[in-house]
Amino acid sequence: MAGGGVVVQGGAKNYEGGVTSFVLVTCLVAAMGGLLFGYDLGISGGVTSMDQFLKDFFPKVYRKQLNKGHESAYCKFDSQLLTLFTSSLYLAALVASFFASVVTRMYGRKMSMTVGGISFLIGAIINGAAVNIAMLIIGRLMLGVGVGFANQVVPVYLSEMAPAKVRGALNIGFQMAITIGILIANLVNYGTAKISGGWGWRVSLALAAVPAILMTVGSFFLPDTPNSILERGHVDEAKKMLQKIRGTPNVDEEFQDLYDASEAAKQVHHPWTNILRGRYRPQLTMCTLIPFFQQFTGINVIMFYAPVLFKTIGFGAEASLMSAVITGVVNVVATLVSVFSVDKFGRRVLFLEGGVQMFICQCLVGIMLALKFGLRGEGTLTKFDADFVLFLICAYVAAFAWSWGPLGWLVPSEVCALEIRSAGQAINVSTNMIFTFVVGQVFLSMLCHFKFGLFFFFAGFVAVMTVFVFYMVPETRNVPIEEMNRMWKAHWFWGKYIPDEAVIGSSNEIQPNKTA
Ligand SMILES: OC[C@H]1O[C@](O)(CO)[C@@H](O)[C@@H]1O
Repeated sequence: MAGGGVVVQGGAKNYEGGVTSFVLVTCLVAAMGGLLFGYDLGISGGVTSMDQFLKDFFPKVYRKQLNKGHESAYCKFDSQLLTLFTSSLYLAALVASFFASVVTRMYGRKMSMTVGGISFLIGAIINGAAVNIAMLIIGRLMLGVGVGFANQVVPVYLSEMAPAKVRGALNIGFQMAITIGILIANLVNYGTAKISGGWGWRVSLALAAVPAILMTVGSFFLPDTPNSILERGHVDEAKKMLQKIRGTPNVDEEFQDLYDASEAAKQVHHPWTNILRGRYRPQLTMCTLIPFFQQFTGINVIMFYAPVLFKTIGFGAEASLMSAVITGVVNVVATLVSVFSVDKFGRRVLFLEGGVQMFICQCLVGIMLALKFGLRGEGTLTKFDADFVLFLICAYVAAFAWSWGPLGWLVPSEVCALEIRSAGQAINVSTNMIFTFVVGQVFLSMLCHFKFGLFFFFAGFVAVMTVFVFYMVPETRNVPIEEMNRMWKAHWFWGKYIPDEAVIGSSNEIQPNKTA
């Protein structure tokens, strides 16, 4: 039986209180963290395709790129140093996310946002002023620290603030902000490439300071989440915050569940060893495999290297940057589709449809490149061919953007109970970063060696992950965080890992004023 389809309906509680404007505003500010990340993801591809930037920092690549006659199209940009500029950020983010998890737990969600914003700001300044490769890389590392903090804290913040019924949509605010950040970066590159004098790349890199300031300033005004306040032992304050964000004094039932979960969490002194215990095997698996798969959709091949890729297949410099803008727009619009459908149709439908669509598009791009460039990487695309490739890439980006993009953050963050949430999120972010780094670092040389086969390589992964979702990922739509264990318990495979007493309802009732 395809047990992945288990949906827990009866278990979902309808807590009182709706989406208050207070929740919306706080979530909007918090989602700015995603802007930081997105701007960085989107900016490096355009910058590394700008002639002056290559001349200044990577003269060898620049010469190779001009040397049309001797080089296979697939290998024009193959340089480990060039990819290190892009990917070093994700290595720093990886290391930072572990520190961020401690800060998030001990000092609250707000503090992590402030730290992230400030280091991001420093990185943007160093990058904009760079005069050598060392400065470029150091700047990228600082940006990485910012991204590590932001990615650790923002999804958790959003899940904790949102009422269960709109948690999906609000959490996707994070991915939405990432895609808007990418699009802004694409537009900025398109504009700065035209600046005469060749210093446009500086503007591109320095403008990252804008989202950094937004997030830093925003974080001073944000309240902490009730869960985080409780986690640090302030019961009354936590309840007041819950009443405030739900817009009703009647929050006893929800608060009791939060309280129970928080008490249970306090018994756990080592969230890291905890998440390794058998009963958290489903969560550990989701927090590792989902981000791994998200990156092995190959999405960042497009996000990092779209301009380079389009140049490789014969687009002109301006057309390449324009094409990146087009994929950026598709990315934002398709993420919106997810916002409006994730709580209506659920996560699994999006995952599965997205997977099939990505698979088809990747295979067709691989076939097109095989036919037009063959193994030797020589050939050209007609206008029609080029338009068709661009169309396929847009359809692929759209599929990613309503499935693995947002769900890659949403599902791992919503399946973890409080006692493992920081650890689970840290694993999610770091796995995402490791593989963002890996794909970022090896793509240009993979393209050089695998040639058109690269697209089949990623298509293979997409097939595997779609099957994985079908069998192993249960539907989490409408399941309050505190009720997740009930859902795992009902799953054909994961059920055996969940002890009976882990299912809430059988928990001890600690508070004297409990009403439910
Ligand atoms: O929108 C695309 C972007 O989304 C992410 O997968 C994060 O969820 C990034 O790695 C990618 O660049």
